[in-house]
Amino acid sequence: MAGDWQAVRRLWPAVSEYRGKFVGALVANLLAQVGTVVAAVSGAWLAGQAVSVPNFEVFSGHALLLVWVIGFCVLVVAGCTYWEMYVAHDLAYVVLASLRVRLFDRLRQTLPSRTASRRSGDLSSTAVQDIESLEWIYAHVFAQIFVAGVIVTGGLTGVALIDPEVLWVAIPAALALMSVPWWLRRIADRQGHALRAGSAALTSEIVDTIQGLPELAAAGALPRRRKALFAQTRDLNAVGMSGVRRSAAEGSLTELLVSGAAVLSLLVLMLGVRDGRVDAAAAPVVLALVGAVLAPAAGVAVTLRDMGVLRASATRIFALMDAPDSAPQDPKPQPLGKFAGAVPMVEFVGVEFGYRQADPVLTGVSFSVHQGEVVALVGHSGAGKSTAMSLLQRFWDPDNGQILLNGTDIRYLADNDLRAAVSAVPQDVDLFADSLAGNVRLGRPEATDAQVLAVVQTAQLGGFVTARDHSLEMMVGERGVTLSGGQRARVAIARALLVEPSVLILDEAVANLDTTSELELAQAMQVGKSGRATLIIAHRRSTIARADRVIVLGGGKVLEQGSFDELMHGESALRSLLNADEVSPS
Ligand SMILES: Nc1ncnc2c1ncn2[C@@H]1O[C@H](COP(=O)(O)OP(=O)(O)OP(=O)(O)O)[C@@H](O)[C@H]1O
Repeated sequence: MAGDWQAVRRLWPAVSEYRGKFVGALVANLLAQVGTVVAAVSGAWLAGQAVSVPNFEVFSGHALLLVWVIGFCVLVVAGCTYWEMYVAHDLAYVVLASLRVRLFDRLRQTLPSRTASRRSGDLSSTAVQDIESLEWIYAHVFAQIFVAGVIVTGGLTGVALIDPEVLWVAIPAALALMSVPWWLRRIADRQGHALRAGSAALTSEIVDTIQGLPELAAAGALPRRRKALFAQTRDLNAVGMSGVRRSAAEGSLTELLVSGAAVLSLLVLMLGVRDGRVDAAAAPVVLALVGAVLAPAAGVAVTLRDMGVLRASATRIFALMDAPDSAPQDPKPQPLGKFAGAVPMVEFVGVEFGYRQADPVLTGVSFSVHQGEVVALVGHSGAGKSTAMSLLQRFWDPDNGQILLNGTDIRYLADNDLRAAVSAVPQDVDLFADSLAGNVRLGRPEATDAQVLAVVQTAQLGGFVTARDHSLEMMVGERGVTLSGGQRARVAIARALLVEPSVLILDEAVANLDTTSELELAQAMQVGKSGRATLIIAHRRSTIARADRVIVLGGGKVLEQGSFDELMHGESALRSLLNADEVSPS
């Protein structure tokens, strides 16, 4: 749990980037607190004089001046309270925004993780709720602890000047108050972790349920899911209630300490007045100063009451920030030279890779693809075809071996150069709740409507887009729900073509198309084919047969490669694959 405090300490540098705002919040908070203390002490002095000086005149001389001071302080407190709220929240929101951007940058560099250890609901919970909850730390905790330190020290000095005996009560009370959250911190941390983890797990389940509603409804599994969600919510409530019990105990302990210290201070003061140690007129001032010490000390206890949850949030955020890069960037990337026919566009050299070290998927894959070639990558389900293509996009690096693009190891290329050169249509197409054109423009936002329309036509979506009630600006709905599976695949193909990639990967992109549409698409994609290398992960005989070359993966290696006709001649792995059910014999 020491790491929890470390995580909170690591939040501090984000504030120092906005020093001006932090100092503004600090000054406003300090002025509001000092104004309160000065008004209270002045009022107490006037009260002391009124009860102890015969014929005391409040509207003349020094007394009148103090009345004006109190009035001024009231205005300062009101103005500074507004100012402090405004600046502190302004600071908190800019810091949260920059933290969110940093987290997003880290996610981009660490995902997709090899083992996909955190669910997307859990990740969005960190990106939204965990970061949001830190608002309290940035807007209140840092400044309040600093100001409380100043006010408590000042108040104790004032008490020491009038009646040092009261310090025997005030100092232990202030220390005890500020340390209340420390006493129960282990319990608070345990509860904070359980609450944040439970809430993230519930978010994941809810996201899963909403995304899978049609499947759950069709399988009649909704009542079971509802019951499970209800049980999970009840468990989370129980964790929340244990936090409330601890928080309530801290609250009543704080009240007990404040009231006890006030009563004891009064007792010490009364004894002081009786013994002639303290002037009766100064007694209310001492009481006001004790109040000035106890109030901010109790404020710290209240502010830190939910630190268990905040520490858990900070720890969850830094766990993501500290995750190692899945494919670290070379600080001095090499330029990707112009593609020349002699050098293979893509070359796998003895590539080995496993999601877990003990369970290798690729055990030495070597092949090359030249400019203008269309290569079909085939193999039984789970042979590692998609994995090989993920490595080519550098989602991860091979454990051994190299992947070369135009003769350069992709590890030494700048991320942007690789993204511009290699474009993929994945197995599961992800469309965003945007227009059709917006989805197509994903990798090249500056593309003109004419360029978008051209690739949409190549992807065989032209007729659909120009039909009545349709246009490039039509919204496709969340995850493209308003489109058919085939249309979604074509949008993804258009998206990939728009960036004019040198290497195009189609991961079962045609699986959702009927044979005629697939043929039309293949013919349309002849345009520009000579300038690029195309890798198609294919299960369908017609797609495989159309490729210039077929590479068969199996047992983590390349089993065989050659033209379709060559491989179909005699006994071959391709032949047995095509005869098996895994490859559609259409
Ligand atoms: N993110 C992952 N984490 C752990 N294991 C994975 C992950 N992705 C794939 N695998 C495993 O790696 C192996 C290869 O998977 P891959 O998706 O590359 O196969 P494939 O040949 O493309 O299969 P298919 O034709 O069914 O799509 C499989 O055993 C799979 O379970």
